[in-house]
Amino acid sequence: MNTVFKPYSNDPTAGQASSLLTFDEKLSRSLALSVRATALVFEDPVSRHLLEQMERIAPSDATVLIIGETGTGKELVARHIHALSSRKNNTFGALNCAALSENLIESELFGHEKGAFTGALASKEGWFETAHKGSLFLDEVGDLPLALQAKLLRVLQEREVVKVGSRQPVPVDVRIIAATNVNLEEAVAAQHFRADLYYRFNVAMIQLAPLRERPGDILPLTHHFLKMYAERLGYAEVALSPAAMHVLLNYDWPGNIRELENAVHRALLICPGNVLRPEDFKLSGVRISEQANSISTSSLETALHRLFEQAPPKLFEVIEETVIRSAFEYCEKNQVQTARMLDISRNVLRHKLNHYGLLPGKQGKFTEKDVA
Ligand SMILES: Nc1ncnc2c1ncn2[C@@H]1O[C@H](COP(=O)(O)OP(=O)(O)OP(=O)(O)O)[C@@H](O)[C@H]1O
Repeated sequence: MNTVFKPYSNDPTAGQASSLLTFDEKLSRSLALSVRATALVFEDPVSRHLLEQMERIAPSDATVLIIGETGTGKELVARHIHALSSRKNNTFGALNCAALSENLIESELFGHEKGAFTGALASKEGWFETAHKGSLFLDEVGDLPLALQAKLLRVLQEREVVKVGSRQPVPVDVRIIAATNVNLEEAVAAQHFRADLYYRFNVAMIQLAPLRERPGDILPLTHHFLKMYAERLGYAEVALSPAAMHVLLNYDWPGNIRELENAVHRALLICPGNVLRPEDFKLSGVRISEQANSISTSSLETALHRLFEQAPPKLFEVIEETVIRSAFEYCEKNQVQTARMLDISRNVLRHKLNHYGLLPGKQGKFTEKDVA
């Protein structure tokens, strides 16, 4: 990420499906929302819970701390909180603290007066002033130098900034949404991060689970990115083969949603036909032979995949649903036993149960097509 101030880009794209969160078209246009803010996938129960948490936190002005591995959607969540808040018509600024040079960081954040230092040819607003009445997303706050942490703490307490080269404080009204992928408590213990600033940030905390811990999002996200990139590339509809689904569901996704997005984009670029196969996805540490092995043993699901790979998707679905429903009922809805019986992982089973509306408490059923 760079240090450029990033207001919403002018790329409105409205997701239509029911399980995508969307903003109405008028609002999207007036905010010039980017695709990242207009279509979010929250299918897995873990993500649905997160969504509820965001909706509760968003309307207040409370400072938010978002914690999550790289690529889990921290910036997207920050944008969503802003879009749900009363500040939504004002600026959302995003700044990566790790990418700022220590010399420039103070003037970038707080602004500077003309002549404050060599090269300061004109006075300039800092990020805080630009985001006045809006929200400021500070990514990688764990990387802020200690001296800057003290200055930032003062701004949060006093609600005013002093430009470099000036003595005149300027009042600012900015909601801070901070994010980190390092453990800030450990950073505090190691004296790399000020405890008082940590407590200031940590008024409302949102923890984003890695993608491997919310497997119910994997296929809906895949379809979401498939649709998005196919449209951008001007392709007709592209489908996912059952074997590719199997590989995607069984991969660990160390780079989380960003890795999945890039994998789908790349697969679309190299795929020769209109069905993505396992070999179109280049997943780190997974060789195609391993992918093939993973679907070549005696599992019932594998047999179905092989038999019906060429069959119309509807026929495959009907048979698969029947098998899964019967096994689930036979095992008295015990997921561990059902997964064992079908020789599939629990993640895959949970996804299938969700897909066919068989998870306890799930109303009706949805299909991946609903989210694509
Ligand atoms: N729930 C979601 N629905 C749809 N797209 C998502 C979702 N979450 C993340 N993405 C997409 O995944 C990509 C990575 O998200 P984002 O940049 O917000 O992650 P991050 O945690 O801020 O990453 P980093 O730690 O590297 O800065 C983006 O393109 C974003 O639009």
